Amino acid sequence: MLALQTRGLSKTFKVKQKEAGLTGSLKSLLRPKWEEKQAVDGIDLVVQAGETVAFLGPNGAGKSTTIKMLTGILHPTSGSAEVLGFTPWSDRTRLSYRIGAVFGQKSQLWYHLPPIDTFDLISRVYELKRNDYLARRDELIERFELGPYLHTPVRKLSLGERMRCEIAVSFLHRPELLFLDEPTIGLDVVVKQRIRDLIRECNKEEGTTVFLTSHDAGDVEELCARAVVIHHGGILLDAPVEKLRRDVMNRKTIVLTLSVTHMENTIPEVDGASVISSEGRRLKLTVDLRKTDIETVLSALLTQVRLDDVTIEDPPMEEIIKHIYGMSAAGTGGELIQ
Ligand SMILES: Nc1ncnc2c1ncn2[C@@H]1O[C@H](COP(=O)(O)OP(=O)(O)OP(=O)(O)O)[C@@H](O)[C@H]1O
Repeated sequence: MLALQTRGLSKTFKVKQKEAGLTGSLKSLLRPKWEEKQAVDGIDLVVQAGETVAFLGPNGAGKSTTIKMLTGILHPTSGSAEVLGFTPWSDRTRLSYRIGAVFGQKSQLWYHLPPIDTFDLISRVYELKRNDYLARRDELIERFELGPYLHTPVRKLSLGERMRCEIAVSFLHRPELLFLDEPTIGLDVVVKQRIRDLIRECNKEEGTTVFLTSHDAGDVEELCARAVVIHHGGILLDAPVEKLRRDVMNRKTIVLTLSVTHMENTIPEVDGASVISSEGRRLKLTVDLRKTDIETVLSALLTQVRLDDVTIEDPPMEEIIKHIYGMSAAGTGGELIQ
């Protein structure tokens, strides 16, 4: 079954150009100059029900504009889209009963009220039957472990606690398709992991289709089976995440803080890992995951150095996309780009 399908979906914005200063403002008022900005350029996409899709691209690639069209907030300039059988911009209200949306940078929780009140209000917005609502709410409270802060005003919650509430609330009306825009932005590693586990669980148990944008490679690797990369408004790559992991996301960075008791000037040597910087006690290594794995590298390191701290980082999404873009420009990405 189809969750969504687009054909030649495009959006052009008309942007008023204004020269600097007062004269520029007057000129723009009397004789405005308009420039066209192609934000989305002919996207053809098919997503099946139950899929987990990462919709990726550098800043300004057109991700949010596409999501706004798919949720019915914006009309396209040309092309068509069908989401759960509806044309989003003409059937926005009916569609809203069947989809959910979480924006990491915007909240749907009432800021001065406790989350429990938002659950109540949202249940009325979606016209849920009282008994069904209460059973679903309690199930989500348990699954997302919201008990300790259900009655605390949202403004007093930490970012991680708030995001758990945001995502739980978005599942209240059992959406078939969930749009997640940067759901883990600004969260620490532990909370990020918990949020990913919960979304994955909902996808597995309830079959919710997930359409996610994120600049965090960890979100993509752990949550999604398929990656669609856009650039300059058009699709650059559509491939399984597994393939992306093998061909592009095949490096991680290990940052070590060596213990003060560590002997100076000893740089550890480990197969498959190489030191990329060394500043005082801080050492950065890049690990080639095609040759080894993180556990093996850490074990080997611990036989050579004493550590105060270790962090493991994914390469920035911008770097991964640049790599894909480079492969496509050089014509070496044929295998990868389907
Ligand atoms: N309302 C608007 N008016 C004019 N231009 C716009 C508008 N909304 C977006 N744009 C432009 O369209 C392009 C795509 O923007 P969009 O927000 O979709 O990108 P994005 O991929 O979501 O980026 P980011 O990762 O930074 O959020 C950008 O160049 C942006 O400046």
